Amino acid sequence: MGELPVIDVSPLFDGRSADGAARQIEAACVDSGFFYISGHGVPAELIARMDAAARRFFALPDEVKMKISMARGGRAWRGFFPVGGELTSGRPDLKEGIYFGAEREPDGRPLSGRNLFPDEVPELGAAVLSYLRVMTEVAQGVLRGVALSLELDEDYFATGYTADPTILFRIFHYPPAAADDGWGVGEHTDYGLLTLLLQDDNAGLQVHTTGGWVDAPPIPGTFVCNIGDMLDKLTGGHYRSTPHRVRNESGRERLSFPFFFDPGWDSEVPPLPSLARRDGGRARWDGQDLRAFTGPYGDYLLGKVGKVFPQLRADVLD
Ligand SMILES: O=C(O)CCC(=O)C(=O)O
Ligand SMILES: [Fe+2]
Repeated sequence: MGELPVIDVSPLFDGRSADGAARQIEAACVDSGFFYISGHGVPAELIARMDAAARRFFALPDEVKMKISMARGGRAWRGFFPVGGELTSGRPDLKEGIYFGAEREPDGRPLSGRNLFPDEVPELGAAVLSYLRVMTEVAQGVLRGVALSLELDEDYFATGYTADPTILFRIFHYPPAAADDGWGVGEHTDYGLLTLLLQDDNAGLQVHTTGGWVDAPPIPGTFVCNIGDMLDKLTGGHYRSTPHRVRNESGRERLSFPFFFDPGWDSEVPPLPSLARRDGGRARWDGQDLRAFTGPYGDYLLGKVGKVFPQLRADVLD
């Protein structure tokens, strides 16, 4: 009770029968929408390299970090924000961080463009770009499992919603916090399809399952995987996009690395007709009715991001 499952996803990558993994993914997605993945094949060396570079960056003085501030990223929404700069649930979060995304020429749409990498830590940019490539493969593999779990063709996502995915990647640095200090990340659900979260050795993530709040501490060699609002919407609520939050009470600094793998910017994500009758009609935690949103994913994402960065929204979008 209260434990999130660990699912070995290696059959989704090595051609063995993936039925068992798909069934475990289904059970986890119906239950809490959260599980750990092992057998993902991400090199430990790459993780160590990115972790070390990120630590070097966050140890720099604020005025140096602000050289790549999000204000400089403009419409691409890239770069550094200081502690208190993001308001996940309406209040300033107790964390600082860097926003990255797919490295591409700006195409005129919000959130597209080039990353801002710090000159002072040149190895960070190289590690992040490698990590984005590797995690794209991991995410497509997990989505093969999700597709199989829904009795869809295993390439359902790769040839559709994630043929040209929206990719966001963040590195967060949480200073140590006391119990009455407020949240590192306020309660929220993720917006897209899939989040793959790498955590350092420090706990802090909590997930609101039907049994109440449970901890999702780091397990060596795994990622925490959770589904976002678009998978909830696609499945008519059969799969759950579940609220979670972070408070770093470890007494140490905590780093986390969430990778968000989302539908293409222009994709609309209507519910699958095959699941229409399975909707339990459950109300969402925040009262939002996902079915009421019928526009493209990009509009949904901008509505969410604009709320957590009100100033940036005012500068960039309005
Ligand atoms: O830092 C974490 O452990 C989780 C962060 C998170 O939930 C998010 O960025 O959406
Ligand atoms: Fe999240």
